[in-house]
Amino acid sequence: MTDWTHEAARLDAEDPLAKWRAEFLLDEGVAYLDGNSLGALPRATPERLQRAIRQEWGEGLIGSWNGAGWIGLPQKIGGMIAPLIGAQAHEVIAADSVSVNLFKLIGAALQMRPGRKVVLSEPGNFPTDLYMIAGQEAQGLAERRLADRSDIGSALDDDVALLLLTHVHYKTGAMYDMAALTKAAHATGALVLWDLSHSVGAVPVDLNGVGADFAVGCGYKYLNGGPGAPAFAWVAQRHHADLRQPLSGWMGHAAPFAFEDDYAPAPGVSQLLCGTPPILGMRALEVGVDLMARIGMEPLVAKSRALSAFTGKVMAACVPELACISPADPAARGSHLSYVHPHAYELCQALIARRVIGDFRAPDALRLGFAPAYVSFADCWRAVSELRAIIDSGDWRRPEFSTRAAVT
Ligand SMILES: Cc1ncc(COP(=O)(O)O)c(C=O)c1O
Ligand SMILES: Nc1c(O)cccc1C(=O)C[C@H](N)C(=O)O
Repeated sequence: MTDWTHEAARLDAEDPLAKWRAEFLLDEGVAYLDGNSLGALPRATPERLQRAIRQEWGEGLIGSWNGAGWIGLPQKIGGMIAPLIGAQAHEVIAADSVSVNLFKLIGAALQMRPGRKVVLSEPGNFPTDLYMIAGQEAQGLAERRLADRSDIGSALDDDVALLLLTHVHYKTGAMYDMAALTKAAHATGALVLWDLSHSVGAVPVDLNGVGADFAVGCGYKYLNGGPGAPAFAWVAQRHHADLRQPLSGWMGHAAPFAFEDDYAPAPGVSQLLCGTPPILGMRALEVGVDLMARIGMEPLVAKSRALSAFTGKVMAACVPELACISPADPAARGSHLSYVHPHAYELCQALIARRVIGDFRAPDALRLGFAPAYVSFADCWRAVSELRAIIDSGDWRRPEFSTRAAVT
């Protein structure tokens, strides 16, 4: 029988990213496999926030908009995210939430394709993506069309203004072929908006390489920006001149401090700002993005694939009653694996009680995420061995494990 403890230790000893775990404040007793939902806390963040609060806010007061560079943080952090997604620095801005950025870019795309109203997506996409299309539909601006993953190509026709897809599926981890779908959409005259929430910081993304139009992504998952961190939005340079987004707030004005009555959009992605940026959230995001940029996408992707391949193999060998719904090929999936089981919720709670943190996605999926900057092979083996013990002991049947929490 394979000695998985030994094998995990061997892989950890050879792991070139192992040293980066010390850059996070993670309790050694916790195996944190939920960084795809909320990334871990970078060691440098508390001190950076202290400085932002005490010096920049407390001492610098309003002067810090200029003096500490607060006003330029959305563009600065956008520029730091750019190399992680194959973008140019001036094409990315950190702002608002993914949901709000989706609304802005769906609106922008519809205005660029007059005469077309259909926004095409897939059933089972992350709900906010579908709800944001519905929000435009309720105003009579869009028509929502859903097609299964394998039928996207045939659902593209000349009524489609925008194809909106999540690159890595939040539940299954399945990853779209971004280049092929972007090409297929463009062939029918549609624009493409990619939701990179489960991609950025974990899988290779080359937005300009594939010629995509728009993208949004999350700051609090693999970018480790903290709960409710600002998200980001990307617009290909070639669309900057025609960009008109519907949330025309004063911070996206060409001259916000001219206080004019009439709206005039700022050039480029600066127009995507709406209200005042949340500076403390920006400062925390800056630390998280800086860490990812220093590690570099290539080693992050390699480690992510190695972790999920190892876990997939060990789970299949040791806990065969859990059925994996993620693609078998590491290159065809993101950085998490999902397993279905009729008692997935209880299994997940029992795991958390043993300080192995994954999550549950209704109705029956146990999701294990592998944030490559800080997850170890030992963490992965621990998740599998604890699951085996939980099932063998019947521990998951304890009544407290079936009580549903508000947030899962
Ligand atoms: C694919 C995807 N899109 C969007 C969101 C929501 O982003 P936000 O909470 O920033 O609106 C999430 C997760 O929360 C997600 O997984
Ligand atoms: N944003 C979240 C939150 O505020 C609470 C709980 C979970 C989340 C999430 O990020 C969910 C996540 N997008 C997912 O893939 O399931």
